[in-house]
Amino acid sequence: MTSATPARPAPAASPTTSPRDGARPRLVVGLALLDDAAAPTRLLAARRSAPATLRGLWEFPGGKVEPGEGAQEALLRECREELGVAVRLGPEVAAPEPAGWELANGARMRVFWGVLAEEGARPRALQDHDLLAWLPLAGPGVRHLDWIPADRPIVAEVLRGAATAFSAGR
Ligand SMILES: Nc1nc2c([nH]c(=O)n2[C@H]2C[C@H](O)[C@@H](COP(=O)(O)OP(=O)(O)OP(=O)(O)O)O2)c(=O)[nH]1
Repeated sequence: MTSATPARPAPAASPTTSPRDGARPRLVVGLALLDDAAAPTRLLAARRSAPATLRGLWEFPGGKVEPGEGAQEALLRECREELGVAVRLGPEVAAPEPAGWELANGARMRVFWGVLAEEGARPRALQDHDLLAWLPLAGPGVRHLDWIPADRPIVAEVLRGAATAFSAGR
């Protein structure tokens, strides 16, 4: 006697291609923006203004990758939308897994180093943030910010790797 084969569930969509339904994890991209590629001294941090659950917490500028978008493409778009600047992206901040850093909601975030593409450009808090801060990499300032909790290990890696961010592997 043959038993009926249970229908297999459809494979889960990849985080980069799942629909924008809010239910599935999406890939998030973040920017570790340094003041200088060769000799960085400061990092840009952004304070969330929304949603209410994240308001007041600090993060890396960025956001969700749209379906069909590449990670770097999405990050450059987010930089234009949120900060009003063009960014030159560098390598990816070393993450524990290729999929990126785990966030609280099961999403993953890939973080890239970057510097401003145009000399004299000034990032502005245009969307999602009410405050931007260029913080010294040396000293306790960056660590003492009230970061989104999932960002803490990323912050540690950014502080560890900033000095060689654009030169490592060359
Ligand atoms: N941008 C950013 N998001 C982060 C960080 N850490 C962290 O847990 N997240 C979370 C917060 C959000 O749940 C999610 C990113 O969503 P978002 O609201 O920034 O995305 P978005 O700009 O595309 O906004 P929306 O179109 O969905 O409104 O990832 C971080 O350092 N930067």
